Amino acid sequence: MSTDLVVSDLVAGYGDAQVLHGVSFTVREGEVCAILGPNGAGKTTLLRALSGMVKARGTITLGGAALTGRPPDAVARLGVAHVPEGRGTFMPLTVEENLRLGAYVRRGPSVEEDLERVHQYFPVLKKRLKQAAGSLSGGEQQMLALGRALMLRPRLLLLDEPSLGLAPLVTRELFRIVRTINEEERTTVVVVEQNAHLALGIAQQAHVLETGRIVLSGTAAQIQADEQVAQSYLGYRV
Ligand SMILES: Nc1ncnc2c1ncn2[C@@H]1O[C@H](COP(=O)(O)OP(=O)(O)OP(=O)(O)O)[C@@H](O)[C@H]1O
Repeated sequence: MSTDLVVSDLVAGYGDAQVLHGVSFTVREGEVCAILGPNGAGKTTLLRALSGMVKARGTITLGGAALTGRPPDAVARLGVAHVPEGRGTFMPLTVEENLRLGAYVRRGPSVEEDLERVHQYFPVLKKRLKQAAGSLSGGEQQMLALGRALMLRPRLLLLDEPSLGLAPLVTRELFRIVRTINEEERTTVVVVEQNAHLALGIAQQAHVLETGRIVLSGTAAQIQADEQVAQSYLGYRV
């Protein structure tokens, strides 16, 4: 069955404050979709709504299964892994404990296999299995957060600002690994990222969100060539 993500007329916010005002888009199975936009546009809220962390109206379906209205653990069980801004790793726990936690919603004999798979993507984590997550470098922590998400065997991976606070070299390596994961596992990816160059470099399509509405959509190449986007998010004129 197709695992297309279909988001339709999504409305979400916090208490009385509505942040998303009817967001609609589709991501085809196995594609990478970049969400760009200024601070406060609602990008993080969009990812939270997709993973059930923020209540939303409208409809979200993944491979035909409705995600809307389900709590985060039920959404995770349907194959959605969310790597939040700030990574969400458990600092006092070891790298291995963090990784095993990633598989908590789908216990089974394959956990050891999945650990091996994560080690292949992130050899540095294998060397640090018994180390507390809090003692890792920022880049290693982001790798751990991604590795933990992979332990879920996600069909849909939601990444919120993976480059935040990381050196350019580390960020490029992370994006290279995300692209490899996407290609090898056919995992659909929605990535929110301030570094539009990097995000558009791995995405097939992109949307620009402003004050809770999509104001521009297109292929990554179209968005990259848009003068307004170039000035606002890419730092140059087309
Ligand atoms: N937990 C919360 N409670 C109340 N309001 C919130 C909460 N989180 C975010 N907001 C508000 O929702 C709006 C959108 O925030 P959001 O974090 O989704 O934007 P963003 O596009 O991800 O911004 P940034 O790029 O700065 O991370 C902002 O006005 C923000 O203040």
